Amino acid sequence: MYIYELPFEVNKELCRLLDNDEEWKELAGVHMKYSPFDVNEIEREAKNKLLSPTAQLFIKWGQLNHRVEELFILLYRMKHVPALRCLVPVVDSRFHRLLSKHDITRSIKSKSADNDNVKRPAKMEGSNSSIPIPVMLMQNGISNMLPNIRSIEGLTNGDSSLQSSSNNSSNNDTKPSSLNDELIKKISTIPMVHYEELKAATDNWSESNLLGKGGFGQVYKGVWKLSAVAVKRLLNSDSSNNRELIGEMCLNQYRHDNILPLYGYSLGGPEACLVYQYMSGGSLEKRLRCRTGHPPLTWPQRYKIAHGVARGLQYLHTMEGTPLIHGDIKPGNILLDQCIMPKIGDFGLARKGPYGEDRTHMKVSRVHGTRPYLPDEYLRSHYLSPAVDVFSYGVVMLELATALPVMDRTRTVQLLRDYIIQLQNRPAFDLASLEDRNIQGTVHSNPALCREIMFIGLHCTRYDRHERPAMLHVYKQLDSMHLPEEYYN
Ligand SMILES: Nc1ncnc2c1ncn2[C@@H]1O[C@H](COP(=O)(O)OP(=O)(O)OP(=O)(O)O)[C@@H](O)[C@H]1O
Repeated sequence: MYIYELPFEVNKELCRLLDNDEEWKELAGVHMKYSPFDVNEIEREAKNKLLSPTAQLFIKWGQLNHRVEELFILLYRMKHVPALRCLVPVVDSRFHRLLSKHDITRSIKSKSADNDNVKRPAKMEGSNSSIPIPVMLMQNGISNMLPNIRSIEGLTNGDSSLQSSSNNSSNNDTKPSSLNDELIKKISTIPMVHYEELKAATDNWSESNLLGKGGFGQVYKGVWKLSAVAVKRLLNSDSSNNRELIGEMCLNQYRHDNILPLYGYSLGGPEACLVYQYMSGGSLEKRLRCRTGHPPLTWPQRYKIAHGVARGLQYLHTMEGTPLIHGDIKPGNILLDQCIMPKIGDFGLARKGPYGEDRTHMKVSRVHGTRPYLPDEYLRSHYLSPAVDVFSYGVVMLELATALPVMDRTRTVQLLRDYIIQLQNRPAFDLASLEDRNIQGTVHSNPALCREIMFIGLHCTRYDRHERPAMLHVYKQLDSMHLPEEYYN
């Protein structure tokens, strides 16, 4: 794997670790052999781009087609155990012994040196940049995978003590930190799939299997490993944009009933692909526009969608430590299974939210997403917080109840939310008069629930983000409605 293919989460965690105490400078200057001038340039460029300096270093070094195994060895020389642990899921298992060696050394040292004054407790004590690559790696032929390592150090010697320590790795009882444990588990749950398998699964990208096209590529129906799947074939896979996109899509690994599962990804072929669970009910967008040949959604189905999406979002927003903000909640990204159970898809714009209890929002350099679903504070001031998703959810609720277009240039007030608020100001205006025309006046009509859902929509789309409810609150509100039995099936 090349440096530029590092999964987003791994890259991010490495940046966090190496930005700390400016450890990236040691990596760049001592181990990657960049000159002080180059190091300053990297720092300057990172500042200009509002990027982590480690990320900028990886971009520069990655341009030389360096591989993650090379980075692993440099971090080994730095004795940076947390960073090594972070890379464990993406390097060949033969390299893991290097980490064991450090862990053993650390546990021995920490037992014998009670008074050790360790500046960076997570990192190995001391630093010896001249530790050679162990002979076992050279014997195992890994040197072939690392074309640049020999030129970095001109290695010829092995280190037999290292080899024997490594062989004792089973005695190592030092446990990785829980953070990295978790990270490793999460990343390893997304399997890499061969492009050829996906080509076969979709009958050579047959037009008859095309489910739709979005901004990032085409989506095909397929059968992979005996399961129905939807394969997203990404456009311009060679651009760094898509690599980032894939990384961000890895955030989809959060498992929940209301989150569309990502089954796998493929990076080796002509286009990068993402493999999702196939959702036979199509997107909410298509269902609201009655573009699928299915009958209009009933109120029990609409309730199920409102309830399920609220449940999925509150799960993301209440992630321990850092909420996850989806950033692009809209009917096109809400997919329905055969039972109309909604699942939130498309994590291409998902972001880790503000960290820590004292931080309610963060300022971002660029706004992404779909304009009619985004609140003013994000569009104008670039304030990103879970309240952005709450606003988008509110707009979706207004669409769910009315099936009116979210943006209509023929209306005097184009945005649906503003249009409804304008109507609401009229005397004796009843929100239920906006109920989806496809069910209004039929046996499926439910004016009372229509009003409730629209009230929730209006509450969630309040101008002041502090006045919007938390998704947990919305979920509870929906959950506590007294509805007939059929609504809960
Ligand atoms: N897992 C899936 N199961 C069934 N259909 C899907 C699945 N994922 C996407 N689709 C269909 O494929 C179409 C294109 O999806 P895609 O996510 O690429 O675009 P979008 O969300 O509509 O737009 P954009 O990505 O530009 O926001 C959608 O209309 C959706 O109906």
